[in-house]
Amino acid sequence: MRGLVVGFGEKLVLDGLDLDVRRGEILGFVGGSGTGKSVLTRTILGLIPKRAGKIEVFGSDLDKVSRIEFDALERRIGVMFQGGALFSALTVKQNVQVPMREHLNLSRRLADDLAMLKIELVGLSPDAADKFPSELSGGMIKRAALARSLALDPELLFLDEPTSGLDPIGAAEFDDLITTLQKTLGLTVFMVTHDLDSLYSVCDRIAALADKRVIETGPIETMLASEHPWLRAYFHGKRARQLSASTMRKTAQGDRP
Ligand SMILES: Nc1ncnc2c1ncn2[C@@H]1O[C@H](COP(=O)(O)OP(=O)(O)OP(=O)(O)O)[C@@H](O)[C@H]1O
Repeated sequence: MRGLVVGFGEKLVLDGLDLDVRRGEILGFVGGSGTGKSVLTRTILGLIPKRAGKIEVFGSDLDKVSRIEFDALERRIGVMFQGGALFSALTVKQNVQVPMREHLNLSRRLADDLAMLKIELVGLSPDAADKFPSELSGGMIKRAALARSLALDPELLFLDEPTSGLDPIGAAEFDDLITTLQKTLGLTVFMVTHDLDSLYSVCDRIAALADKRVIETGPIETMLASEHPWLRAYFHGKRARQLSASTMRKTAQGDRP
């Protein structure tokens, strides 16, 4: 993204935003509430129009692709929206099959087999397949939403606050799942998160949004060393102190945080 400008009415949410997401990395995207993290994700996905700037996905300028080319790019991208956004009237299996129905012309049997593979991939038991979202725990909903985002074997995965609402153990398990999937499937992951644990344990790099643009990018050490007031408050505030101290110890001992 280069020089991205997005706004609603008189109000600009993003103004001159530059950001690179590198192939094969997990990029954590942080910023205060209401700063425009979801707006950026939705703009990249073509759901919100931009006023200026350029977005390239897989080397294609989104302003220059035809509708058919855009659809082909879209098939290479998986999205897990905040809260899962599962269809409540559909079972887990049917939810996972929604993108398949939209983009592929599969026999029912093949669609069933593929959906079951995705369901197992995210650590859900096969009997979750015929359950409705209302019958699932928060952690299971997240996994079902992740299974749906993987339905078309994407190369690039957008995760919007994947661990929000999970208890610390559930969140750590979900972090491990994302890391494992990223490695085994060779995914590039763009992850909006407020979760400091995820930033420390999962992300290769972090990008921080403030003042309508990306103010800092780099590994966790860059964030910890930044003098920007929001980053100082975020990474050195009360909640961050314990984590930060333990990471410093691990880094000093040569372990990856
Ligand atoms: N469709 C819309 N119409 C008008 N304003 C919008 C629209 N969508 C988002 N906004 C505004 O854009 C700003 C950024 O919203 P966004 O949801 O991207 O924040 P966020 O960084 O994802 O916040 P959070 O961390 O709380 O989820 C907010 O002020 C929001 O009110």
